Amino acid sequence: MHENIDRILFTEDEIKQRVAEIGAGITQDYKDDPDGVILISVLRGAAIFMADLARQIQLPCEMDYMAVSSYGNGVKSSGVVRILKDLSSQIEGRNVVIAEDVLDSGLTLTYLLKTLKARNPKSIEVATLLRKKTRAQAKIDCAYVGFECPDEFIVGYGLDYAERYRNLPYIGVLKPELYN
Ligand SMILES: O=P(O)(O)OC[C@H]1O[C@H](OP(=O)(O)OP(=O)(O)O)[C@H](O)[C@@H]1O
Ligand SMILES: Nc1nc2[nH]cnc2c(=O)[nH]1
Ligand SMILES: [Mg+2]
Repeated sequence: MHENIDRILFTEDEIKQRVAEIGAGITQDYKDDPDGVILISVLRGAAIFMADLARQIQLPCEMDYMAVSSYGNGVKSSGVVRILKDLSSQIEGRNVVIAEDVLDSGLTLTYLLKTLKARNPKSIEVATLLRKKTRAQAKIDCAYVGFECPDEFIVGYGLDYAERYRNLPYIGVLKPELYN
């Protein structure tokens, strides 16, 4: 375990297993639709989750990326979501599945769903690896949820603190003395 990690919440094996189950669920849900799906990853955090998830989906499957950021280098949302990079594809008439790493305040997904629904996709669903148990979370319907997680700042498997720890293969909590 990395020296700055206080404890592991989800191991590499547990994540792998759960991602396979979500992929199987998506495969099942869209198997009768010849259009397949377009996975949209919310950069940067969700890139690792989407890369693993895509390989567990047995359907015609495209991948595109959108970059938004509200956390900057801190542990709190700034409250303002900014688009840093828009999609390359048109999503009108497509089955969109947004792959997110974590649903926390819900601000990012509220903004994304509103923005992407306005482009008239055939359908739009959310697959989030983690849903945090917070008191103040925007109401977001997630068709696929990997794990419920405690209301702590977590890192690993795509999730950063000041851009570090995204490459950890597990998800854990940083030692509290590292936050400033
Ligand atoms: O539900 P919310 O409170 O909006 O938080 C969730 C978002 O916060 C993180 O992104 P961040 O803004 O840190 O950008 P990053 O993915 O580049 O780290 C995370 O990857 C989610 O996209
Ligand atoms: N790294 C990280 N980013 C987040 N964005 C929203 N919540 C979190 C979190 O707990 N960890
Ligand atoms: Mg971040």
